[in-house]
Amino acid sequence: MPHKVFLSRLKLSDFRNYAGLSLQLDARHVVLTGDNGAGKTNLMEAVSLLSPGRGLRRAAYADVARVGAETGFSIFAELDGMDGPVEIGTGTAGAEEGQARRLRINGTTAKTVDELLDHLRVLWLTPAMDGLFTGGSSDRRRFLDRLVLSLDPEHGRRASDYERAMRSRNKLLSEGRADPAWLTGLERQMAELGISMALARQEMLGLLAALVDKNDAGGIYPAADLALSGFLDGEWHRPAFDLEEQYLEMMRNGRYRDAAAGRTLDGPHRSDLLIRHRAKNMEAGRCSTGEQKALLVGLVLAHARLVANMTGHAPVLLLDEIVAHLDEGRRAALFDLVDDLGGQAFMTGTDQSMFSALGERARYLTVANGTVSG
Ligand SMILES: Nc1ncnc2c1ncn2[C@@H]1O[C@H](COP(=O)(O)OP(=O)(O)OP(=O)(O)O)[C@@H](O)[C@H]1O
Repeated sequence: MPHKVFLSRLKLSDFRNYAGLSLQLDARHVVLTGDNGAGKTNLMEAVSLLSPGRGLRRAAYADVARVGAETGFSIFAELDGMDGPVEIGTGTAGAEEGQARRLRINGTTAKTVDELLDHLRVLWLTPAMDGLFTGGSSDRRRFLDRLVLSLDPEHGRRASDYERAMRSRNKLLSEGRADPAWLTGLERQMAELGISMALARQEMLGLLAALVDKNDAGGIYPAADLALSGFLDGEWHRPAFDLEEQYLEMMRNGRYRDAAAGRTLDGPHRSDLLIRHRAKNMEAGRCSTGEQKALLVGLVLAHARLVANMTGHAPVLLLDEIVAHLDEGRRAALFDLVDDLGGQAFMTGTDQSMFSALGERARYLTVANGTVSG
């Protein structure tokens, strides 16, 4: 079983509806119950901000600073991390918009967010992620990129370099007087980066799909067929050189059309992820709400398992309001699968009785109006 990474203490200051909180946790799972608006999701959001990105609500830092606070917010956690005991923290100096995020690891300033990944990986599942099935392709690409990023931090650099090259190409085309050599140079960069982004997505998706199938073996969470569509559809077997030539030709042929559209219409930034419920042979978007929740839980648990297998450390899981949507059998199965992962999980709900099958494996905390007791 992988070494257990867990938060032993969480300290918040002027974060959302918490003026100040110092919470002693322990090695076990943490169940947070309380009324609507009490601050359960806020607490999970704080934990999610201890990883790269904008956390589980993708909020601006100015919004997470407590209303009325004079200064910025801070989040600190003591943890038994992937590399041993450590204190990590984040926050902003001021509460106004445009504040840069600060990162501290053992009292010193961290240079990049990726350093957080040496200590802790956090994965979450929130009601907003229903958009994976019902929303647009950007929700699915975000899911896919978070999957790749959680195991390959280089993916973020590739994606931002690709974006930069694409924006320059769009600008040149819109100005209508592009130097062809310059344009070809940018397209070559896009081809190289775009193909490696697409290959990384394809590889991680394959690994995830194998684990989704394993979840299904217990008959608890449905098997799903996962496939990338759009960009380089069905061309994966071709040698890299051929793919690059094909990409360059696609860009050349698309110049006129892209200039008229004002943007690049082909590429990995337009890929989509197809998710099908295998037993029903049905697109996930057409499944019932309960079936979609079960599919989503299956995907996230498989992602957590993949992180545990590849890093040797289970991620900290944040499961927000998930339990209420599952029937009793699936709830119990979820608790067992989460426990088997060997990591720490935070779970929320309005009613503690929903968690009875967890028994002694969890610590139960009550959240009310920005305070936590229990
Ligand atoms: N920046 C902020 N400053 C102060 N309070 C805030 C801030 N942002 C959100 N809140 C408050 O936090 C509360 C919401 O907390 P949270 O989303 O954690 O609730 P919850 O316990 O998860 O509830 P639910 O069960 O409804 O999802 C609301 O009362 C909201 O007004």
